[in-house]
Amino acid sequence: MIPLYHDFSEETVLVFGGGSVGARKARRFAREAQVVVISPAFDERFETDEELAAVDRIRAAPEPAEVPEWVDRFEPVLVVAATDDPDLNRAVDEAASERGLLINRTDQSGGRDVDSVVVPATVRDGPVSVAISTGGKSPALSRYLRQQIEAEIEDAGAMAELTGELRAELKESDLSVADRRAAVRSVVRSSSVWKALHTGTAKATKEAERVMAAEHDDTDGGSR
Ligand SMILES: C[C@@]1(CC(=O)O)c2cc3[nH]c(cc4nc(cc5[nH]c(cc(n2)[C@H]1CCC(=O)O)[C@@](C)(CC(=O)O)[C@@H]5CCC(=O)O)C(CC(=O)O)=C4CCC(=O)O)c(CCC(=O)O)c3CC(=O)O
Ligand SMILES: NC(=O)C1=CN([C@@H]2O[C@H](COP(=O)(O)OP(=O)(O)OC[C@H]3O[C@@H](n4cnc5c(N)ncnc54)[C@H](O)[C@@H]3O)[C@@H](O)[C@H]2O)C=CC1
Repeated sequence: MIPLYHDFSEETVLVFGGGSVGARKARRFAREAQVVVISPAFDERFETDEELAAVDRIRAAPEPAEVPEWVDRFEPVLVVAATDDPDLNRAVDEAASERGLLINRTDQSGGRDVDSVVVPATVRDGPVSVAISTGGKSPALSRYLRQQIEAEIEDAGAMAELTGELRAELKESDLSVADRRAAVRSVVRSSSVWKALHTGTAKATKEAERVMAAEHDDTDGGSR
């Protein structure tokens, strides 16, 4: 399985099953997509979790044969099969495959068809995200590693914002591609910039400028 990042904004994600797993997947996609959950009963999280407030809930218990018409009604790009009924989950999988839609089977592991996707454990800090999968072998390990990595990428979001701005400025400058690359690399590797980010962006920008100038002096007329 190959990890890819997918933009779901303004798309619809259709979830079958409103239990604890359906709630978790709905919450994940609701950050970006329009999410619709079809289920005869809903986990209490749909009432209490703010991130689930915008999710549409439809109280229904479709039979497997009725799944295609529900899918056609909402025109989703991704369908999640999260019920506790294997026959229903299989029907959801089939309906999605027939239509060339992405399918997330929550009751199965491992690589399958190209349309079949797994939801990774994700760590986020601003525009930075780290996704972890064990190829379906051990979701509990994905969760554990996510908790470990959360502490590791502290301030990475601010570093991405800072170096994103610097890249844009450097592109406007008359520096060579090699010099621009060396400048940005020197900033992301600088422990003093990371330290300054922890206390505030203005200080970090100044420190980044100092580090880049020092790097440029080092390489000016040099071998790179
Ligand atoms: C294949 C996959 C398909 C998919 O759902 O996309 C899948 C499948 C299954 N999960 C099962 C069980 C558990 N899942 C979790 C937790 C998470 N599961 C997630 C993803 C995935 N789960 C995909 C693979 C990801 C990978 O490659 O690693 C995470 C990472 C993302 C998310 O769901 O948001 C989220 C952690 C999020 C976080 O904390 O950050 C826990 C842990 C817990 O609850 O504490 C348990 C119990 C412990 C255990 O079994 O490990 C079962 C057996 C059900 C049963 O026994 O009935 C199946 C079905 C099967 O294995 O056949
Ligand atoms: N991928 C993952 O991370 C995990 C997957 N699982 C698997 O996910 C499935 C669901 O687990 P839970 O959410 O814990 O179960 P649950 O019992 O809490 O939820 C199942 C939901 O499906 C609904 N449902 C039943 N028939 C339906 C139908 N015909 N149409 C629509 N909805 C229907 C039920 O009302 C209930 O809300 C199980 O098959 C389990 O094996 C379990 C744990 C983690």
